[in-house]
Amino acid sequence: MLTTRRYLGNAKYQHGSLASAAVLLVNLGTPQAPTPGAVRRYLAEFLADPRVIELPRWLWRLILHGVILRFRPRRSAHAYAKIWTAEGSPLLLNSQALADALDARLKTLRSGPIQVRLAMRYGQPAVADVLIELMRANVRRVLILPLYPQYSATSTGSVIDAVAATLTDLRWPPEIRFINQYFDEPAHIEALAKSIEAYWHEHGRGERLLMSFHGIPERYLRAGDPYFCQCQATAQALAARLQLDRSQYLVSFQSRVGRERWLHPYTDVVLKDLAGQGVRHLQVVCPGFAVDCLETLEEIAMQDRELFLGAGGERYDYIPALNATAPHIDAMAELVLRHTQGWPEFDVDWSAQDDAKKRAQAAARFHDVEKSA
Ligand SMILES: C=CC1=C(C)c2cc3[nH]c(cc4nc(cc5[nH]c(cc1n2)c(C)c5CCC(=O)O)C(CCC(=O)O)=C4C)c(C)c3C=C
Ligand SMILES: [Fe+2]
Ligand SMILES: [Fe+2]
Repeated sequence: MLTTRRYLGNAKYQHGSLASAAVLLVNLGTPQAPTPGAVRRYLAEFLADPRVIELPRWLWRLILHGVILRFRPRRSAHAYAKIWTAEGSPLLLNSQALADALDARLKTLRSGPIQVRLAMRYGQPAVADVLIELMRANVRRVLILPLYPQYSATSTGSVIDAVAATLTDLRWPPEIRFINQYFDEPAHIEALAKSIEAYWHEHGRGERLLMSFHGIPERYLRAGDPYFCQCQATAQALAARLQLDRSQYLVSFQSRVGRERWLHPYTDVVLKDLAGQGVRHLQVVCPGFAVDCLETLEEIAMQDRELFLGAGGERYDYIPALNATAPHIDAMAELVLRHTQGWPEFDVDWSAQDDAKKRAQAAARFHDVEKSA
């Protein structure tokens, strides 16, 4: 039987009606609740993504359903329960706070019809749902900003897939731009440096600064994934900005899953080695995580603290992610303005800038963006 494909459209859109633009922040996603059932549903979607696990499908289906989804949900739910808040998952709450703060900031800089929204690659709010809602609200231009400073096919690449899959269902897809990575963006490095300096100012400096990034299988690096190199570039730029020499900081990779070799060195191994070498006071920062989540709050700030202290260390500090802090919003706003050049909604509307201070700020920002472009 022949069927006609039905594309989703917005029949209410009239030529001449006010179109608008949006920035869509996309993060990984998180379970609905810290329970084995909810974690199982989340992991089943996440780990079925062929971008995340590059194995023959039949083999992976066997491992996923035969082993991982039987045991991991209970263990992960236990970890999630330790960091869950009354309002929900830290990843979701921190990402939403970031989106709201960026929305407010962009509205003071630009008076066009723009909005910042949040979507999750796995779970809710789903990328497809948010994009369709935006299309129905006459949004004709969307800048996609995955909350991953370093590109990996497993993270950013998968966000691109989800957006592309949605576009194939739309009658009149909006204009789309992607920010593939911002690992070396000066404003981003500045935000990280300011956050570490503020921490030092308040709590003092440790003997070493460990920069821990989420890992991926080493096989993906050999196949051409730029993630490892971008992590190293972020670490070098940050160390240079903080005037750290090579003996004062280390780079490592956390959160490995399964038996395959992942990017080296492993964070948990490095921590124990440092304690064994006599390092007493260690500070850890996770420059690959835009906001705090399970991997920073539970793995780094709880499990790895126990490891370091258990191996002879005396003081262990986790320096929080940038979250919705002002320097992070500054960096994100600058990134957005640079990537939306030529989109009229993001132009400066001088007539709407009523007070002089606002006008001067907008001009300064516009100038910075022009210089860095
Ligand atoms: C098994 C393969 C995985 C790859 C490859 C991977 C890459 C990757 N992940 C992030 C960011 C996050 N991962 C988070 C949790 C998480 N990651 C994996 C597995 C892989 N990640 C699992 C199974 C989980 C769930 C928790 C668990 O069971 O251990 C999170 C936190 C989510 C939350 O709810 O807080 C983030 C963020 C990146 C950036 C990345 C590639 C570079
Ligand atoms: Fe992960
Ligand atoms: Fe983990």
